[in-house]
Amino acid sequence: MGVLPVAADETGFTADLGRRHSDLFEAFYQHPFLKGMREGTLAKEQVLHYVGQDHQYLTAYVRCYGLGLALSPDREWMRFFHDSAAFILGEESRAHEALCEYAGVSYEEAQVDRLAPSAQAYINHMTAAGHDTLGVLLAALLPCPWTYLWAARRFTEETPLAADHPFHGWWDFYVERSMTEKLLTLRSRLDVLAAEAGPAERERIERAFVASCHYEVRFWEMAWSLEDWTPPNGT
Ligand SMILES: Cc1ncc(C[n+]2csc(CCO)c2C)c(N)n1
Repeated sequence: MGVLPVAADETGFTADLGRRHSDLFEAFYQHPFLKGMREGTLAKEQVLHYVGQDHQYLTAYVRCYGLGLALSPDREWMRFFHDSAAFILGEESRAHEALCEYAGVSYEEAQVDRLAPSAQAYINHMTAAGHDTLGVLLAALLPCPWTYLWAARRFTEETPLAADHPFHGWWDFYVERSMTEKLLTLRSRLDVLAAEAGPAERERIERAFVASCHYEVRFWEMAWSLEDWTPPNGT
């Protein structure tokens, strides 16, 4: 993958989506929080804010695979949601370990019980998609792996990671080959569903995808700015 999230020869619905909304992928990549992950310059409280919120996000993300199970038309789809949920439940928090180490806290200590506004909004959006069609749900779930895997590959190809990079473990997690295969599976499943959908559903599919891309950028902003529920006037 180069700077665009889609290779020049890729065709299909999700390839078109990636091309049409590559500006959002770029906004994701250029966000100061991710820049801080690249340069290893984040404040520990920003990293901790991210980990606490992201743990909650992952819980909700797995729950949305449960909604996918409920929407599944057959066992083959059920197996996909079941296996993906098991993987995320078991593995994804590995990526957080490097961050906790950097901040000098245990994973347990990094937990929070209150969602920040942008994390809550992203979760609500995915959950609502899980009460629409399978295609709309997959479209809401897709930017999550796509943005991270694309950004991790782009960064590690541009700049080989120094052995002592503080976020080595985090970047490594997202460049693993098996992660790319999972992303391609998700995309090809959505390609098939979108090809079968009528124009109204296809429109909702694209909107769900775009909203999740925006929420991915806002998630960085939430962590970067230590967003919480304090009213803007500080009262
Ligand atoms: C806000 C947010 N967005 C994306 C990811 C990354 N991620 C979470 S689940 C998953 C799917 C496959 O494991 C991936 C790539 C994250 N951690 N937090």
